Amino acid sequence: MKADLILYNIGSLVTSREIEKTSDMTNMENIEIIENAYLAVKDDKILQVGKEPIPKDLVDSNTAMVDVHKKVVTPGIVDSHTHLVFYGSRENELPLKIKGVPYLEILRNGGGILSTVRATRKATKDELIKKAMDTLDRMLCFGVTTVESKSGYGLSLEQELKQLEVNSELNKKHPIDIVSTFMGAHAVPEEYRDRPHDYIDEIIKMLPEIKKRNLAEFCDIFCEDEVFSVDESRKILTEAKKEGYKLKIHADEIVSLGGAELAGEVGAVSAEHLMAVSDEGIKSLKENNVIANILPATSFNLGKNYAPVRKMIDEGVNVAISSDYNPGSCPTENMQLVMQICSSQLKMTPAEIFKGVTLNGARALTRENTIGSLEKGKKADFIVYDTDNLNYIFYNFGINHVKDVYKDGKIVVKNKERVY
Ligand SMILES: O=C(O)CC1=NCN=C1
Ligand SMILES: [Zn+2]
Repeated sequence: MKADLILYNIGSLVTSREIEKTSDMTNMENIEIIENAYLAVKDDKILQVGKEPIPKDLVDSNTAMVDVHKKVVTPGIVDSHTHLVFYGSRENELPLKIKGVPYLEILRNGGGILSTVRATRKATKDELIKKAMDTLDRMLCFGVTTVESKSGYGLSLEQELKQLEVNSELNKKHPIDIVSTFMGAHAVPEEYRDRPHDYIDEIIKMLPEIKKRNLAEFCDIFCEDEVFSVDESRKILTEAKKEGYKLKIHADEIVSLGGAELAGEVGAVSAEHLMAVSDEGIKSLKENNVIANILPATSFNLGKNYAPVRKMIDEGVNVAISSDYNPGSCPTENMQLVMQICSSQLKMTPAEIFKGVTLNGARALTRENTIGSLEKGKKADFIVYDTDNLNYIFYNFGINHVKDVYKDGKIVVKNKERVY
C-alpha cells in the first residue's frame, strides 16, 4: 500500500512499542527504539515503521517525503491527568504557599479548589471554551496530542454538566483529543459545608444524568484527609462503576489514607499522585494492574516529596506520567519540564520516561489500542524533536525541545509554531 507521507533519516525513532524485556532493562525500559528509521503514514494512521532503507512498495509520486535530518521522533504525548477546564487563577495564594500554609488549610478556609469553583460557576461556557482552547494550544506546542480533562469545579449537576459539555466542545474544535472525566467528588461545595453526606448523595444522583448524555468516560475522586474518606470514596466509585464509568482515584497525595489499596479493590484503571502510597498500596496496584499515574510537577511546585517511583517500577507496577495541570497545585502545561523533572528528581531513564508519557499514559485512559505507540493502525500522532539524541532532551532542561507535531497524520505545529 502506498504511503501519503514518509518521514525518513530519523536518528532515533522511539516507537514505544513494548518489546521483550531483557535482563539489563527495568520493567519500564522495554520499549522499541529504532536507529536510522523511517515512519510511513496512510490517511490518519501509522502505515509502517522500520529501519531504513525505505521499502519501495510504500512510495509513489504522491508520497510526501520529509527528511528529518537525524532528529528524534516519538509518539505524541498523552497527558492523562489534567484539570483543564476552569476559570480564574490562584496566584493570590502564592504568599501563603511561600509561608508554608498547607494546601488543605487553604481549602479548609474556603480558598483553593473552592475559590476556583466560585470563578468557574460565574463563567459562561464560551469563556471556559476560549480559555481552554488557549491552554490546549500551549499543550500542543509541548508535544501533547491527547489530554484527559476532569470536571470538579462546578460541584452541582448544572455546573458539572457545563464543564463536561465544554470538554465535548473542545474535543470537536481542537486537534488534541480530549478524554472526559467526571470529578464531582473534587471537594464539598460551600452550600453543603454543614451536611457533607448530603453532597455525596447529590454526586451519586449526578452519575446517571451525566452518563445518559455520554459526557464522561471516567469518574475520579479526591480521596484525601478532610476531603473524601476511603469509605466515602468506595461508596461513590462503586456507584459509578454500576453506572458504567471507568474509575480513577486521586490517592495518597498528602496523607497515606489507603487510596491505592482502594484503587485495587474497586478495579480502578489508574491511581493518581501516590506521593504517600504505602507498601501495601503498591502491592494492591501491582496485583490489580492499576496504572500508577505520577504527577511530579505537583511535587516540584509544592516543594513536596515525590512518589516512590523506583519502588513501584521494581515491584512491576506500570507507571504513567502526567502534568496535573490545574490552577492550584500545578499550573503548568509544560510536559517537557515534567519529563525533565522525572529525569533529574526521580532518576528515571529516557526510555522509562517516554514509556510513562506515551504507552502507559494511553493505558491510563484505556486507549492503548489506538494511541501511545507508533505501530501499524494506530493514530499518526507523533513529534519531531529539535535534537538528534534522546539524552539531550533531558539534559538541557527548562526548555521545549519539540520542533514539529503531527496529529492524525497532519502537521499541526511546525518549527514550534502552531499551524493548524
Ligand atoms: O487544587 C486544585 O485546583 C486541583 C487539585 N485537586 C486535588 N489536588 C489538586
Ligand atoms: Zn489532580
